[in-house]
Amino acid sequence: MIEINALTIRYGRAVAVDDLTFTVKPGKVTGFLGPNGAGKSSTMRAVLGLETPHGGTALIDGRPYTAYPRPLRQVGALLDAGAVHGGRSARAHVACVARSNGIGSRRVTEVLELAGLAGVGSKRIAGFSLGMKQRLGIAVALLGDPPVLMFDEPVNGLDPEGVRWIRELMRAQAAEGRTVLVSSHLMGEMAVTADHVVVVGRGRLIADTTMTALVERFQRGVLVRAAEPERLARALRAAGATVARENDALDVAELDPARIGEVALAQGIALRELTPRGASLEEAFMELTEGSVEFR
Ligand SMILES: Nc1ncnc2c1ncn2[C@@H]1O[C@H](COP(=O)(O)OP(=O)(O)OP(=O)(O)O)[C@@H](O)[C@H]1O
Repeated sequence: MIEINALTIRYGRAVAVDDLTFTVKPGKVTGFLGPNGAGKSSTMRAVLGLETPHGGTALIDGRPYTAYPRPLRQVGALLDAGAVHGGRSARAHVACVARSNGIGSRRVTEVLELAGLAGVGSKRIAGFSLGMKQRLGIAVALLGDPPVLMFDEPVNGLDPEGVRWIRELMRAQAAEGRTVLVSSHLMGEMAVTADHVVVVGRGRLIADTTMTALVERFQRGVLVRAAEPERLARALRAAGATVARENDALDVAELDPARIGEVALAQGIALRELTPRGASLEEAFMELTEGSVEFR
């Protein structure tokens, strides 16, 4: 479990994280969403003891990162995939991190395989694509078999196959009972990956909710096309719906698609279309974080 409590981080006079409080629970993937500069990386760095907060705490299973003698066994993180020594081979890089955490070479082979890098273990990192560096960063994160995992924008630079691979890996890790926190500024990607979302803007908490609830919150009514729109509109209103005419279609609110279908059936009116309308997830995200985008 990761517990962020009243966390505040400043750079000079700029406030990057502002009295932020949320908990990341085990057994699910939690998406950490926010526009550029919202404070996601700063928060994750604080969890890893790389930032000294000006206020509040960031704890892993009740203790700060620095209190763990073998931190890699407690939390695995991918922050900046580019920050690796290019002259080394992939295997040498992972082995070096393993040694400093008392982890044996068998596990090095295992994580290289897990990350799909077994075939390029002896190749120099300098020749790696961004996607391969992401995989390497993930291999290191998994090294200590930690109960807590954190990934900062892990899909950046990945091709669709790589994106799917990371998504499945995160879901599998969560299904094993681990705590998984993954940051992104792409709502669409989170919708298919995360069970829970924490949304931040300008360092402040905007939403802390299940993905399902977030999607429902932005549900917009149902588009209905029918053989006799006027008669159907009357029947739907009588059943409690709010109905607006939209050219040859109806925009129906406050009645779910199943009920609309039943009303139409009871009236003997053929339905031609019944489409639940959501704001697109990206629209929902823009709406949520409006006013908290840094560079507008
Ligand atoms: N080392 C630093 N020195 C000065 N300001 C910084 C530093 N690191 C971050 N900031 C500022 O703090 C704020 C939060 O940055 P942070 O990188 O945590 O946001 P983020 O949500 O991760 O953004 P992104 O999606 O762009 O990575 C931004 O305004 C950023 O410019």
